[in-house]
Amino acid sequence: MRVGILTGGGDCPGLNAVIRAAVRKGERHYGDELVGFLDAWDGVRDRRTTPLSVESMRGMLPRGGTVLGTRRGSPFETDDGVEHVKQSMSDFGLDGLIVIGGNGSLSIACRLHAEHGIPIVGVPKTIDNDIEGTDLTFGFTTAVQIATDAIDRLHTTAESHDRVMVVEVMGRHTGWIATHAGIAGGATAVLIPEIPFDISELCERLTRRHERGRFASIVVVAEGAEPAAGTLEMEEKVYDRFGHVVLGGVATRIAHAIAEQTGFETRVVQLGHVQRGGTPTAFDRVLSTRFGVAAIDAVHAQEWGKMTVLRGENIELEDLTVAVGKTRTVDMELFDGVASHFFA
Ligand SMILES: Nc1ncnc2c1ncn2[C@@H]1O[C@H](COP(=O)(O)OP(=O)(O)OP(=O)(O)O)[C@@H](O)[C@H]1O
Ligand SMILES: O=P(O)(O)OC[C@H]1O[C@](O)(CO)[C@@H](O)[C@@H]1O
Ligand SMILES: [Mg+2]
Repeated sequence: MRVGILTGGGDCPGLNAVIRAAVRKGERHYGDELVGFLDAWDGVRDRRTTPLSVESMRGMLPRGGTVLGTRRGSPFETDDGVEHVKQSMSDFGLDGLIVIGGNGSLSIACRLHAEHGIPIVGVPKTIDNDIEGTDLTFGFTTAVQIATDAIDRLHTTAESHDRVMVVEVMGRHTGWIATHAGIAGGATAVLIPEIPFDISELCERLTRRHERGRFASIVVVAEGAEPAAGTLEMEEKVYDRFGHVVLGGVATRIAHAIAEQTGFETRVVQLGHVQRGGTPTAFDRVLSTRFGVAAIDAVHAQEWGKMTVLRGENIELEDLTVAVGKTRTVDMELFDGVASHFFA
């Protein structure tokens, strides 16, 4: 078969490992030819491709980012976008397309298949771990490890200066990274988008802890965390051209409020895209490799409109519809039942 692959949405450690695995099994086992579209749907529209082979993917297993490049945006944004996808697939003689992406990219894939009959298999990716249908997404454990390493380092400087450190981690809609890194790094408090926070209540907790003789605190905050209505004034939201809120900065607002309300010296660390860069953890490399193999198998089984998922120990296929328009929020058993026992 001739199979196209693209990566869409924000990049994520493990994307190259998925591509490598699909190419490896495709070429060596099935005798496929694989074609990579550059820069997601932009490359599909503009017919920008690169041939993918076992040879060209050599060394890509541990490499972060995506060799194909990635963009946001959708073929549904223009009247002729879907026609371009169909024509492009026909021009390159493709029998199927593997779309590796987040919730948005998988939603596009779902519509292209359901409404236009385009033969597509999806592979979920995101460091945020918020895609419905899969127990985990690759890239997540890498981001958690990076955030945990940062928190570990912040403990010693915070203790030396008796400071409160407010660490902002990624997590646009959900607090998976914040919760896991908070548990692993021994955070004093974790603020997540799923639970609007009350700054005064947080300050009281920090004050009680410091009165007990612990003079350093680490507050981990997911970038998408929001104050409970009427508790803390925030700056007006700004949106990018894809309709996403431009995040980054909630930690600064929180740190100012903590300093003001408690008098404790407070510092801010915004980890940002460091969490998305560099080499994937061994776990993410394995998950990516399993997803890549499962994706090319799904193409050969003509399981169109499906995506690869991890369920328990197993890799399975799930309808793309499961991921559309949904967000997998933090497991409250984990947050309330485990993480919160270690908060101040
Ligand atoms: N529910 C939806 N249905 C159809 N298209 C969507 C939907 N949500 C988003 N999109 C489109 O998908 C594009 C890609 O989505 P987005 O930028 O969120 O990346 P993603 O694949 O979800 O990765 P990330 O994890 O970085 O968010 C968006 O620019 C938007 O045009
Ligand atoms: O690459 P950009 O546009 O800065 O995207 C940042 C967003 O992408 C993610 O890394 C993945 O969805 C979010 O955690 C973050 O808010
Ligand atoms: Mg998205």
